[in-house]
Amino acid sequence: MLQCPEVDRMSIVRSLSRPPHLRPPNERRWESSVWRRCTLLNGEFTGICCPSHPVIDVSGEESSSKLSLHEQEKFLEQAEKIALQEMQKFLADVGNVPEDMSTQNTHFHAGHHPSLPDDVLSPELVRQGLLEVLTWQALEMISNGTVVVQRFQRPKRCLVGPPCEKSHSRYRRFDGRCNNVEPGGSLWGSAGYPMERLLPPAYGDGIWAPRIVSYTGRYLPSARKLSSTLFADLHHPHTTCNVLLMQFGQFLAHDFSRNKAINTKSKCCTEDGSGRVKDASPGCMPIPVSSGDDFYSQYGVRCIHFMRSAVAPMRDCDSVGHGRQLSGVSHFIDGSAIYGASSKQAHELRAHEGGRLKSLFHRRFHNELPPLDRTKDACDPGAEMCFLTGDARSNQLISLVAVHTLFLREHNRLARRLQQLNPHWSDKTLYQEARRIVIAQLQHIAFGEYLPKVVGPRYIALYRLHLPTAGTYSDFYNHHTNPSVSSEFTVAAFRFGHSTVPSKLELHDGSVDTWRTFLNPTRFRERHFYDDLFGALQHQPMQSVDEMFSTSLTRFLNVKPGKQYGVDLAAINIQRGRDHAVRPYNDYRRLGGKPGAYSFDDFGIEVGHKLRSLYSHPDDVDLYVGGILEPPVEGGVVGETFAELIADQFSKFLHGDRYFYSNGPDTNPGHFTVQQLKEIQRVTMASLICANAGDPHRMHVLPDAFALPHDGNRLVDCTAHEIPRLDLSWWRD
Ligand code: HEM
Ligand SMILES: [Ca+2]
Repeated sequence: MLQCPEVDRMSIVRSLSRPPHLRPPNERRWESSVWRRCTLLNGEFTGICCPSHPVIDVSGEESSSKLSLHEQEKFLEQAEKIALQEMQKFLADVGNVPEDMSTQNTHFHAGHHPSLPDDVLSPELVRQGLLEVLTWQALEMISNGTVVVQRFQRPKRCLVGPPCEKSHSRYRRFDGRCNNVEPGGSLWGSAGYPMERLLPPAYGDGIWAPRIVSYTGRYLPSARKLSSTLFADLHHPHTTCNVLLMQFGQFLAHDFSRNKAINTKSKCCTEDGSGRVKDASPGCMPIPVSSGDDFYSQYGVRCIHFMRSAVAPMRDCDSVGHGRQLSGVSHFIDGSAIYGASSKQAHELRAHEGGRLKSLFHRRFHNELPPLDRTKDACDPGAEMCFLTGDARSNQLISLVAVHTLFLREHNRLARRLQQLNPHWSDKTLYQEARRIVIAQLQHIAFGEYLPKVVGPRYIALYRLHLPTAGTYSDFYNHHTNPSVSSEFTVAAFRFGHSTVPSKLELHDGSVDTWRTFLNPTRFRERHFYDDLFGALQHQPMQSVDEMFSTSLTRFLNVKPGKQYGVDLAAINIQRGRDHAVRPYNDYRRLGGKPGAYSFDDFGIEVGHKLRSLYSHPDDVDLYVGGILEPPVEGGVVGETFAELIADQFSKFLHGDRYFYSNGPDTNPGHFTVQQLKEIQRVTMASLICANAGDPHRMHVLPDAFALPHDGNRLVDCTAHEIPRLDLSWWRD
């Protein structure tokens, strides 16, 4: 059902929210007529056949406005005035009110205000998005719901995506625009483009108010209360996957998604954390902490900072009438974390010599590192060095810096080698060709090695996520597929990784509390640190996906100088889900064709007991909570609901990317020759690690680099025959 474009998914989910014996016969008849079961893959799976015509809700809730166009326009004018006043409050607390905040000036235009170097989204875009949701909210209020926002078109404001001049460019754009060149599709998946929704949001007011109330009318439990009651820090190592799998996951997450906060300067809680700031930014949605909290109470903390995600302006004539959060990076898996998500950012990262990226290169040590980031506050005040990459989050964790360094080294290694082969190539050609190969390798590893371990073989088969056999082109591209990430995927499903983070990193010379490595990659200047770290990451098991979370994340994330506590990431994930008004867990179970939990005991007796003490109804359970509690699917690390959401999203990455590395000349203007493709298809994570080791003679790898050592996966020398090497001679002109 997730992949049928024309289905009103919500009506089916609503119908399935009652047990079959409670559904009236007409509803059951309707259900079986639109929801015909189909058998897939030799009868192994049952799914639904996508109806060939749009399916409309049976409940007939649609109402159309009886007001004349003139009356609607008047309401809109009034609503805009109110929204502008409200907007001043948002902006006043950043001290950043634009001079001409008139309605004429509110259409989307980029780049007029200086933005942070890491930031590809202009503040203007964020303001415009906010102004629109505030206008809708005001419209709803003053018209008492008579002007139906969803149906209210304002053509003069509605801009389609820009036409694509160089639709057949050999290289993808940094921001992801013009991947799809069909009219209306040119912005799909680009930085600043809104996230999609698998199901309509459950906003309190239908527009942008967060989801905070239960089905029963009571308030939902606080996100911190849920985290502290349900998520303990117990050691539960995974039996087959290592910490490198966790780490690659975070790297990938940063490639396809970045929720942008409405504003990054305002504080939502007082300095000592004892309460909310009075007259805080209207974007604040701080997490309340109870006085009896098992950790924060000792510090008198009653409030955890939380800023809502920015919403996108309606730019594509797709008047949905509710807030849609935007992503600050390109949604495609396209190396944006390496190269940046705008041409300006990419320009700043380039050496402009030999096609290379800027780097710190100690020839004597063979220890090439990303360039230093000297921005104030880029790292922990105690850190002596901090790195600049294509993504502002790269210093978060020491092992994340390692993966960034790996891809930087690979780019520069390829550029140097290509220059030897083709001395006549310009800096630009060397850069773009090396970038094209790096992105291809990244996609090959993400789909070939990483994804199957996460979702398991069943979901790979069900969503047909197999890569083509060596030496053959794929034909994945479908210009109707929108590759953009969904809110459900970025705020819930792919955050499964937070449960896999270990409490301590077992480094070669001893273990360290994971949180002590946050925002402090200073040790990379030690000669062998990079090599040793890769060795360590492959040997340490990651943690299983379950209700165990390291306190590095649930207590000590972002510890400020002089404080003994940080914030709680698990609570932030739940709160982020409510900020996006992602629907509750049970709705996504039903969307996946599985029964929802009718009783808390369906989650297991022990957890069910805890859940009952927190939520008033099983239909209230947050998607993140329910998804994390599911047992893993066979051969994968996540439960079936997250597996479904992740497989669906990766299938959109696959089918919605014209430049997907294995696509042939029919669709892909940046395609490889068959021989070149064959080379890329031999690449593995292990081969990449070996090719970029500081000292390849000392370095050992596991051929299956994301798995723990076992009989079939023994440590080998980087020079061993199991470790393929990319033969670049196929790139000689
Ligand atoms: C120690 C390791 C990690 C730390 C400290 C960390 C920290 C964070 C933080 C602070 C956020 C922003 C939360 C918010 O304000 O909503 C975030 C978002 C996220 N994280 Fe992690 N994370 C880690 C590992 C991972 C891993 C292993 C994965 C996946 C396998 C992952 C996936 C994500 C995703 C998908 C998001 C949402 C990105 C966005 O759209 O903004 N993280 N993480
Ligand atoms: Ca990207």
